[in-house]
Amino acid sequence: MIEIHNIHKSFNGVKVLDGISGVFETGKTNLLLGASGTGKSVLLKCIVGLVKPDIGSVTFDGTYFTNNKLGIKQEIRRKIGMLFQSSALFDSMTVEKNIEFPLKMLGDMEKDERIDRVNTVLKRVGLEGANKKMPSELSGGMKKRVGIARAIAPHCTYLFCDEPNSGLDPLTALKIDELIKEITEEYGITTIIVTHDMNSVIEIGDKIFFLYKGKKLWEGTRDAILDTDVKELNEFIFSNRLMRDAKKIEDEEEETESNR
Ligand SMILES: Nc1ncnc2c1ncn2[C@@H]1O[C@H](COP(=O)(O)OP(=O)(O)OP(=O)(O)O)[C@@H](O)[C@H]1O
Repeated sequence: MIEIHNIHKSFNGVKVLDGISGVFETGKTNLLLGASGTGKSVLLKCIVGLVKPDIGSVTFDGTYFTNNKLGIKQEIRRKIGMLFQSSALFDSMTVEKNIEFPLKMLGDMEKDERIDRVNTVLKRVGLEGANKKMPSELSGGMKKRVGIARAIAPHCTYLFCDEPNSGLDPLTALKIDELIKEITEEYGITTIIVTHDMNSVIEIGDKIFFLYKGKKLWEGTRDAILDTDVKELNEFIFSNRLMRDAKKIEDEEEETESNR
């Protein structure tokens, strides 16, 4: 479980995060949702320690992270897996070397053990035997799968994904979403995903945190999101045709039920 408390962040006097608090539960896919420029990525960076909040704190499973001793921060960082928007694979390395890389950096596994782990995670993401392929030989969806494999290879406890669906066709995007959700539940990971994709909200949003102009305006489940009375959230979700249709179906079902 990750807890954030009263996070504020400004750049050059411009406020980007304005007092955000929340709890991200273990084994759940937690989404940071909002329009472009609302501060989702900055919040994610504050949580992982890439950006220092001006005010506020982050706690990982009860251990205080922000401003703690370097050793304690490093211990927590070892448990963090990151999946970047671009997949961020090393182009000059094979799939196997890409996934082995964080294991080598951590330095607590022998070569055989590392390759066993590479094979295990490759199998888990549906890319068994792709060890010797180069990133240039992979499709966008396969690159994301390798990115997921690399993130979870060191047995991560926390997984952070910055727009994991960007650049993918809808079906591949759905498969990547499902894979992240399955892995989150199977390994009991606390997962936080930055997104503005309403399909992800419907498919995998166990818990959604809606950001608007640097503030958290709403939090709740994907079932509750269709019934929100927060104006800004309504405008955001119902600008999407799929969501308008989903709401229509829900209303019709409720009406049929009440007429029985
Ligand atoms: N290092 C920085 N220096 C100055 N301003 C920054 C910095 N990082 C982010 N910002 C600003 O903070 C605001 C929020 O950016 P952020 O990337 O968090 O938005 P976002 O909600 O993730 O948007 P998107 O969905 O487009 O990625 C933007 O106005 C951005 O320009």
